[in-house]
Amino acid sequence: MAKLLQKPLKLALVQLATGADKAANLAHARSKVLEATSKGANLVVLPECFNSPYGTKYFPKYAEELQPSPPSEEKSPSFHALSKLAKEARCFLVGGSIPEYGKKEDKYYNTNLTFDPEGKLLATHRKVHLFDIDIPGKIKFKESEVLSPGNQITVVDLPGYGKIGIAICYDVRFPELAMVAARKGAFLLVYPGAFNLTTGELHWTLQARARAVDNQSYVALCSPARDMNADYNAWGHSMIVDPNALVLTELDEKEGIAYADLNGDRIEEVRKGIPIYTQRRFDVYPDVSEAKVGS
Ligand SMILES: NC(=O)CCC(=O)C(=O)O
Repeated sequence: MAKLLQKPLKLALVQLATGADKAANLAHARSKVLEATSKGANLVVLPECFNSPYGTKYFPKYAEELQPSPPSEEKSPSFHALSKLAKEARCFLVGGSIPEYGKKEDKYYNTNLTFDPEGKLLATHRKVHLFDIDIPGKIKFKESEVLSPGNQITVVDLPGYGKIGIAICYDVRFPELAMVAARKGAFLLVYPGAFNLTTGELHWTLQARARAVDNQSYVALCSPARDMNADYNAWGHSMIVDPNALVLTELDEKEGIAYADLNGDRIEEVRKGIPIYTQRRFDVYPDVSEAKVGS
C-alpha cells in the first residue's frame, strides 16, 4: 500500500499577533510565512481569523466575498494576498480562516482557504460546527448569531505529499469529522483555531492528542498569539502532535513559529504497533462505516 505521506514534510504553524488593521495583518502574515519557508517549511498554517479580531461584531465588518464576479482584489484582498503569498513563498499554505460573505445566499461564514505553491486555490473549508458555548461566569460566545455553518468535510491532496484534513477550531471537538478525514487517507489533521483562557487550559492539548490517538495521524492546532487588550483572548500554544499522540512542539502564548518534520514511516510504525486500523468492528457499529478509505 502507498504511504499516506509520500515524502518527509516540514510543517510550520505561524502563531500570528493580529490586530484590528486588516492590511497590517495581511502584511505581517506575509513576513512570517516567508520566515517559515526560509527555514525550509513546505506547508505553512495560519491561525483562525488571522486577518481580523475574533468576535461576532467583527465578522460582518471584515467579511470578504471570495471570488466575486467580476474578480476584484478590492472585494477579496485576503484571498488574493494568500494566493500571491503561497506562490511567492513556494509553499502549500493553509490560510487560517477569514470571515467570508456569501453574496448569493446573503450569509457569513468562518472560512479556510488553502493554496498550492503556484497560488492555486486547492480547497475551502467553512467551519462546520459553530462555536456556541455558555459557561457561567467564564465565557459566553455565540458564533451562530452571525455565522452560518459549512456542510462538508474537507480533505485536500497536496500533490507529491498526500492528503490532509482541514477543519476550524471548534470542529476539533467532533471526532466524527476527524475520523472520516483520516479514513479518507489524511496523514495530517490541521485546525486553525483560537481557544480561550477557559477552554484552552482545559481542552486544547487534550483535543489535539485525542484526535491524534483516535486516528493515528499527525495533528496540528494553530492559534493566534494572545492579546490581553483584545475582546477575545486566544490561548496560543500552537502545537504539532505525532500519530502516537506525543506533542512534538508547542509554543507559549506569544507570537512565534512552531516547526516539525513529518514522516510517513512514523505513521506506519505507530499503526503497525497498535493496529486499530485493521481491528475496527464496523459490523458492530455499522452506522459509522460508510466513509470508506479511498472514497
Ligand atoms: N474559535 C473557536 O471555535 C473556539 C473554540 C473553543 O474555544 C473551544 O473550547 O472549543
